[in-house]
Amino acid sequence: MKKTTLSVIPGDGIGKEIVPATLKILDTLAEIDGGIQFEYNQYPWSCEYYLEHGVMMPDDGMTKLQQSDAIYLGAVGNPKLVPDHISLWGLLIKIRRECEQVINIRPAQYIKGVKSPLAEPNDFNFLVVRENSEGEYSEVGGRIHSGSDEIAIQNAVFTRNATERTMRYAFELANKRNGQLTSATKSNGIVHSMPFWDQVFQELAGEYPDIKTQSNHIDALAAFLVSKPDQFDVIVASNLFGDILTDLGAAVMGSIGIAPAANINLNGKYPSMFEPVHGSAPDIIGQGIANPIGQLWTAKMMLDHLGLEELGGLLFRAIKETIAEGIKTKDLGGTSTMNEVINHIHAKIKSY
Ligand SMILES: NC(=O)C1=CN([C@@H]2O[C@H](COP(=O)(O)OP(=O)(O)OC[C@H]3O[C@@H](n4cnc5c(N)ncnc54)[C@H](O)[C@@H]3O)[C@@H](O)[C@H]2O)C=CC1
Ligand SMILES: CC(=O)C(=O)O
Ligand SMILES: [K+]
Ligand SMILES: [Mn+2]
Repeated sequence: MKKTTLSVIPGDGIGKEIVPATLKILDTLAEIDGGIQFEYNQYPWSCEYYLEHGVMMPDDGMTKLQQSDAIYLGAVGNPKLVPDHISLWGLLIKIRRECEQVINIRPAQYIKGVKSPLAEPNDFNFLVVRENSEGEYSEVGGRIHSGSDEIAIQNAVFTRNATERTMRYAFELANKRNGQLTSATKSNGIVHSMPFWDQVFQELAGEYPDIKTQSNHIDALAAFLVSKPDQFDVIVASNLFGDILTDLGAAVMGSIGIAPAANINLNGKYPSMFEPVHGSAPDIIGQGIANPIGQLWTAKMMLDHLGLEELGGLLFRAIKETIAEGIKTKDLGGTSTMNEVINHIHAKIKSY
């Protein structure tokens, strides 16, 4: 029996409701496999933890995470208790950086039974490769003075290494998919980093002559993802642009509650982290109506990443069948509770 250790961090808000409730599905999948067993190390790191301890995670927390095979996270943030930049930089972004999860993969695709707000969504299926270690998410800068003299400076950081690494990953993915790659830029307004971004993209495009490439300014690209999402295959974007485009991708699918994300460590030194795109959804806490699909789809990505593609496939099949049968939460226009959706998916997997 192969033991796979998962660090489980429910985090805040609906993360606390969804994450623990989904573990039984992983257990059942492991039983079906017969050769593996998941061991969960659950950590209560959250904004409430911060209020009690003054930190989002303890000193030895990162070492514990780094010893696991993967990290399964819900969402971080409760702005009523802790300012968002403190809670996210103390946990979510800290883990992305210190576990060197340098790429963030976020798929968006048409799912039968999920009503897209688009009149004609067609059968879109695109995947955003988001730079996950630098860019606009940067600590370089500061604030000085006060009153009308007050100044805030925030520097974006674009290194050759990370830019090239992200783009190369995207080119390789495009190679395995439909051979089409779009770069999200804004070199008409941002005069240093984005022309650099475009230049690296051009250079790499020369190495991949079979990939059809295009650069779109982020404003136009945002509009295109609404007007013709089916025209896109792989999209490569900086940290912030990728963040924004993937909430948009989620909205175009039909709900932010279903979109998954995978924070990938490429050098094998540390585990990757799997979390839904959405946040802690403070407005629906405690109602039992949080959509668990984003969390379960990211679990599918985690299984694939761990080499358990067959189990990932079963889980995705159960997710899709459940939605198609109309077992959906309120955000998807349904009347089912979070637990009803999870239980239905669980029962389906047991029946396979
Ligand atoms: N990766 C992470 O951990 C992220 C954390 N956050 C944090 O989450 C908190 C709330 O941020 P918001 O900007 O409100 O974004 P959010 O994604 O939490 O919520 C946006 C809207 O989508 C809805 N929603 C989100 N997930 C849902 C689900 N699974 N089922 C049904 N409805 C869902 C919410 O009810 C809300 O109306 C903040 O503290 C923010 O910093 C935000 C985004 C990502
Ligand atoms: C914080 C956030 O929304 C993200 O990095 O996805
Ligand atoms: K999240
Ligand atoms: Mn986001």
